[in-house]
Amino acid sequence: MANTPHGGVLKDLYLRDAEKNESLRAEAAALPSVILTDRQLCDLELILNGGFSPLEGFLNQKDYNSVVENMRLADGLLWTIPITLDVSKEQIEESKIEPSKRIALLDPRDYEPLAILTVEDVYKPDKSKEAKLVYGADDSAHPAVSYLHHIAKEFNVGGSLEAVQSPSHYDYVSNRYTPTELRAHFKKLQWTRVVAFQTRNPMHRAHRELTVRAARQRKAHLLIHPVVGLTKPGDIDHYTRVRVYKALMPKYPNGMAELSLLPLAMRMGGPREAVWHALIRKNHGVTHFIVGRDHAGPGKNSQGVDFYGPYEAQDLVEKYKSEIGIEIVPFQMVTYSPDTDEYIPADEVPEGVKTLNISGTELRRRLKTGLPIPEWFSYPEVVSVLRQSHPPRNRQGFTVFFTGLHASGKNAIARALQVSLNQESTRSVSLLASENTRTELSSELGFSRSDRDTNIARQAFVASELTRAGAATIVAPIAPYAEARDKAKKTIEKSGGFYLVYVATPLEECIKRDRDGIYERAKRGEIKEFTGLDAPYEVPINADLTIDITKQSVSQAVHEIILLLEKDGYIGSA
Ligand SMILES: Nc1ncnc2c1ncn2[C@@H]1O[C@H](COP(=O)(O)OS(=O)(=O)O)[C@@H](OP(=O)(O)O)[C@H]1O
Repeated sequence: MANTPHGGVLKDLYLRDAEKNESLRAEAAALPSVILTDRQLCDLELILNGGFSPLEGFLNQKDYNSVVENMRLADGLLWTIPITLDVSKEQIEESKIEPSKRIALLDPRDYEPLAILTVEDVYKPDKSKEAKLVYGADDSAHPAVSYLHHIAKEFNVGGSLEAVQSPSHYDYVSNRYTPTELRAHFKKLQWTRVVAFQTRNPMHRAHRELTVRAARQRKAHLLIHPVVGLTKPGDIDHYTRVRVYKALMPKYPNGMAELSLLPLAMRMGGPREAVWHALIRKNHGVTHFIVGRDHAGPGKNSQGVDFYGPYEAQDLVEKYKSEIGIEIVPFQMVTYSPDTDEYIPADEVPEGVKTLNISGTELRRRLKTGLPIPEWFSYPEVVSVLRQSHPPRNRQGFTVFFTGLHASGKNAIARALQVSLNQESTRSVSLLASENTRTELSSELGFSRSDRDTNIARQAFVASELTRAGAATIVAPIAPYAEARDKAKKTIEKSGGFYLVYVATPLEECIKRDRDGIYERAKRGEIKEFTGLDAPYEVPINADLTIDITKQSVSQAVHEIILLLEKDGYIGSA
């Protein structure tokens, strides 16, 4: 028998409201609406499907205060994290949000109505108090506190929900189970004791070992229940992680473990979050839950000290275990013993026995540089998934961004660089030359500062997309303004390498080299706002390389760029 839901009844609002679905849909289409944020969307999905039972809506003020102050809903039931629908003053006015009004809640991706909220109250939360009591400190180094102060709007709307439809998913659909579906699945498999493992990271051999140990000790089956909603900023994306989990699943004995994805928006709330995670798992029918050292920890505060002690989460869960109603299995750290080729609990390692480990930082270094990742640490199938998503530098994309006056020689160097890079077989090479960008991308733009800024921003956008896809991208605009170049750098750097190459040919030399006589025409006033004449060129102070074509040949310039790329590992084998 699957575990009893928190509060006794699984609040699957889809099932509850199925009969009136047609009328709810029709009503939702005519109601004022609120477009959900990504976090609210995750929260809504788990309210509607019963993952957050006993909640049937977003917290009203009474429940909110009670959860913040006492970790309980107003009726006394344990609930540790406030689930709120935050809105701005403008949204309140625009949608006329007030008690007893009905509001349609829309999916931010396609504006489909997902639920109807019957408003109970609108209140202004004390965000600093919430930060201190729920997350332990009013310190914006905590991601949930930063969210509260910088992203969450000023007011909360409390009220109950009626389900219109579930948010659509297009990724890993067959691995997503609602609590009702998971309970039915356990029934089909005849699983009665199930240990759930929560994770927001890739899983390796040690995780397989510790989960199997937990199952063995409790004579239970295993549910790998990773979070695919919102996790800690900087985490490995969920697409890669799910591919990792899928590669890992065949490593469990047949029939021992199942994978289900949880669309949860984590808060990184440590102890309170651990209790919340346990309640969510209970709602999914699970009987046992693994709680780790520093469970859902946000890392260090602004003073460089950990927000929570390593065992605070386990202690809080332990304190409320009878109310939580799920058996907590403390996460047993395991470590590899090379002499016996096995994983053993870290606290049971006999004195003098050598153990090995690879830290997260070391793993990232090995992925970045292409260094081997040993089989004792992870399965080749898992490593291959990680390598696909984290190719070494010599397979990552980069952009070489030239800047310089007209006829400075940048176009010739850019073309020669393109040819030189084409010799490498590892990447496709794209050149965005002015003659193409000015006709294809920016044909309606002139040469005012704002038009030039737009032109550079568009090229940066295209370069960034190409770089993300792994291409070697060369752009060669004049790009006379430092601010636009800096913005381009920021845009492109998110996707891969960025090199600013300043072709510093003096104006007189450019005029001499200008075969088409464009400078002459500009001097005669036939072309206005010409860079170097009656429009400025701001000399870069942050170029990665400066080239003076009066002193270097094109081929020497290209070689210098190649040397720079090689030094950073973008060219040549690692
Ligand atoms: N007013 C004015 N100022 C500068 N350049 C002008 C102007 N009008 C036309 N051209 C021709 O357009 C080419 C420069 O376009 P860019 O897209 O590189 O300019 S910018 O980066 O947006 O400033 C540049 O050619 P290349 O230097 O050969 O690319 C110029 O010949």
